[in-house]
Amino acid sequence: MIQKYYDNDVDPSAIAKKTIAVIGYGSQGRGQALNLKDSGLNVIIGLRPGKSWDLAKSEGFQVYEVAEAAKKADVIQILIPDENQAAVYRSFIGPNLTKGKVLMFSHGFNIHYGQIVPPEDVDVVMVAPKGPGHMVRRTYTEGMGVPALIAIHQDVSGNARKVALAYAQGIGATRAVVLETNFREETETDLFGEQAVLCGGITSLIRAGFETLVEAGYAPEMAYLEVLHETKLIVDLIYEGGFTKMRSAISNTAQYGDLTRGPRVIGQESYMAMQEVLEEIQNGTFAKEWILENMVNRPTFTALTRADEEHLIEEVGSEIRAMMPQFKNKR
Ligand SMILES: NC(=O)C1=CN([C@@H]2O[C@H](COP(=O)(O)OP(=O)(O)OC[C@H]3O[C@@H](n4cnc5c(N)ncnc54)[C@H](OP(=O)(O)O)[C@@H]3O)[C@@H](O)[C@H]2O)C=CC1
Ligand SMILES: CC[C@](O)(C(C)=O)C(=O)O
Ligand SMILES: [Mg+2]
Ligand SMILES: [Mg+2]
Repeated sequence: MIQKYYDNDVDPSAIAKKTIAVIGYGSQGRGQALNLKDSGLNVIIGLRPGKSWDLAKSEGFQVYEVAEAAKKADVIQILIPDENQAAVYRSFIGPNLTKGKVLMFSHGFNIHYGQIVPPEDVDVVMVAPKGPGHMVRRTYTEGMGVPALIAIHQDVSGNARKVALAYAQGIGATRAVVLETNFREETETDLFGEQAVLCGGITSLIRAGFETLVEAGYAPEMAYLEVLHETKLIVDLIYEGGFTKMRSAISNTAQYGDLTRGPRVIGQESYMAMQEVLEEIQNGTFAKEWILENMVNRPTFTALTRADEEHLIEEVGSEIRAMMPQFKNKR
């Protein structure tokens, strides 16, 4: 049975008097740092001069160059993009990662694929929220939290789990639930989820549905409302109460179509593609491809991103959202 933790399982003294350096002030960095600060913890930010630096300062943090922040900190949480972590670690963090410190991640990519190899005399842990950074912040301000995973890669002090749990409490995760896993399992499931389902799977499904309707002569606005806008409303029901709750809210006609036609769309071929995607994650092919892609300044990433940004669904989407008052502050 997977180990689960809530507020009552936490010993807050594990980090109460420590200095936590959050390296990066982007999606996770900002969300986690603000929550930790509001939880009364001592947080500093490590960055390079630029936009994030100015934002973190304007939001009340002491901001330092990465090396200086790592030097001052007891706990160093690396929240810059995965593809930048190894170089920043080598130049600025590693040299300041002295005995007894805690190195922390929110994703296991660099440890699992051997891009960062920490010294043996530090604790290495993960606290990985299962949700985007802005939701980490938003749910915390609403009195709840996003669930998170913890994992222990090195426990020299014997306190690594306590530190990870106290940090998870600081970002609000123990208000939801914290589950314990290991670096391999987090890395491989997270990559699989974002590639095959949450990001890659869902955008491909929506794009294919949109293109099918538009190519058949239906208005792009109709196609957008049907396959993109309504996706959120249906997924919200699945999120709240599983397939059963969603199916109780849709018509019987929709339910019959869902049960009989859905498996034709996501059929044997899709299962096989998912298995392939998973194998490429497990055997390091994806990690290697992504590391090399960054070494040549991301030509594939740039071209594919541009193609999707220029897709008709994006143009129609902004027009339709502009028609609806609830999207006014979201653009
Ligand atoms: N995005 C998410 O919601 C989730 C992310 N994660 C994990 O969290 C980690 C952070 O991801 P995410 O929040 O998306 O990252 P972001 O892309 O949002 O990080 C951007 C931040 O990193 C800073 N940064 C980038 N490069 C450098 C550098 N060389 N030196 C100093 N600062 C730098 C940027 O500063 P500047 O303005 O100067 O560029 C900016 O503040 C990753 O390991 C990711 O896998 C885990 C769960 C969810
Ligand atoms: C789903 C994408 C994610 O894994 C996340 C927000 O959890 C990420 O890497 O950003
Ligand atoms: Mg994730
Ligand atoms: Mg991820």
